[in-house]
Amino acid sequence: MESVIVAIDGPSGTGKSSTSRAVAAELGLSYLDTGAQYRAITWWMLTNGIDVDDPGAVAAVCGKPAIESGTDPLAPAISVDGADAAGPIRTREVTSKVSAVSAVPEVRARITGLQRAIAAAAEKGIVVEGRDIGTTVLPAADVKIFLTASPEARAARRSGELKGREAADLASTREALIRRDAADSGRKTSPLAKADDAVEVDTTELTLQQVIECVVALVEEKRAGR
Ligand SMILES: Nc1ncnc2c1ncn2[C@@H]1O[C@H](COP(=O)(O)OP(=O)(O)O)[C@@H](O)[C@H]1O
Ligand SMILES: Nc1ccn([C@H]2C[C@H](O)[C@@H](COP(=O)(O)OP(=O)(O)O)O2)c(=O)n1
Repeated sequence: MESVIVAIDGPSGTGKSSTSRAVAAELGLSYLDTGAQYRAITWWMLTNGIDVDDPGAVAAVCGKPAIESGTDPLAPAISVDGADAAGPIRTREVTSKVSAVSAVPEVRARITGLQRAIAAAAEKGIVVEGRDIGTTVLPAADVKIFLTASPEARAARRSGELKGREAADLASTREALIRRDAADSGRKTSPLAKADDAVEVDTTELTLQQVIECVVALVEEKRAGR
């Protein structure tokens, strides 16, 4: 079977990661979490004392860290300079700084290059999730999906995840999420946006299983039609 490239974009908490992993596993495709790459470079900046609110300082060093992403949907992995970074990239500190770092054009150019190389190397195809995959990274993707959900649903999903780790109440989770969406949608270089030819799926009232089935059906429809 020919390889297939699936781009899944959307704001935080819409189900991109869970959907992308399940679809890739079901269809035997590779998987790439591009948000994890932006989180990894942000974590490296923070641990190396770089002022992440200074775009010039971020741009000057953004070529330094070696960022490697695993592409097995059953065992997502990310390392920075050879060290496992899966845990530290999910802290609230990284989450609060990742939009500033990912808005820097030099950072985006570097990470976009890594993403395109990973997609090109995926023999059977790949599901790539992020914010600008359908618009900028892989504009020729075979299937493009843009996931949405109400801020209330997204905040409830996120604070459900944080419980016990970094407990956050629903209102502050919702505020932080809306702030990050605004920053990601408002930046100059490849903002969070739906590609004109992407299929928009509102997941507010759907179960994760329903979203997975919807995306698998769209990929199979595309494969059958060519
Ligand atoms: N349709 C859905 N209904 C309910 N919960 C969902 C749905 N999709 C995802 N979730 C849950 O919401 C949380 C965030 O999902 P995730 O896939 O990480 O979103 P994103 O990658 O878009 O930020 C996870 O705990 C996931 O299990
Ligand atoms: N393709 C991408 C993916 C993520 N980003 C940036 C913007 C996002 O706020 C952060 C973190 O993305 P991530 O997908 O990990 O965020 P959530 O899991 O949805 O909370 O990275 C980006 O600029 N471009």
